[in-house]
Amino acid sequence: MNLADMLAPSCALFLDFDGTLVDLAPQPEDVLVPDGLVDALQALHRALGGALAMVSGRPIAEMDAFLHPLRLPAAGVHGAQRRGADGVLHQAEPPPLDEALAAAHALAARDERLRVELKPGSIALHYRQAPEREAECVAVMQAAVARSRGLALLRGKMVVEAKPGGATKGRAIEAFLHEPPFAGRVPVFVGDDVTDEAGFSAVQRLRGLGVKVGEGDTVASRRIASPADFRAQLAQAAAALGTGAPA
Ligand SMILES: O=P(O)(O)OC[C@H]1O[C@H](O[C@H]2O[C@H](CO)[C@@H](O)[C@H](O)[C@H]2O)[C@H](O)[C@@H](O)[C@@H]1O
Repeated sequence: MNLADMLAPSCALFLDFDGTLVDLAPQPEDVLVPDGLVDALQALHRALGGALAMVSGRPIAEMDAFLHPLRLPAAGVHGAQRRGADGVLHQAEPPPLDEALAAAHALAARDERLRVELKPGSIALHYRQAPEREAECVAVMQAAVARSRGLALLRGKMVVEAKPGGATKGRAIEAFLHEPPFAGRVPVFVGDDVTDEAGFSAVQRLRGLGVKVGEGDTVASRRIASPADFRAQLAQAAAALGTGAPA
């Protein structure tokens, strides 16, 4: 079954960014947005009556920059920030990040291949260029989170993050579903990482579909092989929903 078969005009579509819409890259700023992707997203956004939102670990401002000139409803930093269809930004007061920031910087100071990413309300420590340091990175961030109030540890693809404990992609999707134009629609969430599992669980609890891109264990009930396959299906779905014709 491909995306066009999973989507009806009455669905709400929630999309992860890295590893789902775009291929993973060596550094966060290196990802490429292929030609045609923004147009396909814009067409789908229109065909779904505006019920299409990005749900990412990235800050919303970064997604806006990658998808310019498109500004979709979006949840960023794993749900710590959220911009509804009305354009209003919701961002909870971030917990203290000083312990996690100091711990990540102390480790990165000893190995220039490690990368500290400071986001609104969270600290990510990337080890994609030094994969043998994974255990050390996780242990250091875990200890910093344990010393901090209100933070939780989140592991992703070659990254470990200290983020607000109450923020999850699942909760962000549920918040969208309480607002127009998402309310009352069947939710479909497409993601690729363990950080997306809370989103898959949330949509499937609400009788929607979780769609996992790529390999790996998942609670999602559907799977698409790769970001390239997903982008191709996205363009087909946009065309099919736009015309009302089967794909
Ligand atoms: O929730 P997502 O949209 O999938 O965002 C997850 C994280 O994406 C970025 O890091 C990941 O992608 C980078 C570029 O491909 C890659 O270099 C890195 O190893 C990956 O972990 C982003 O930098 C993070 O802030 C996001 O949380």
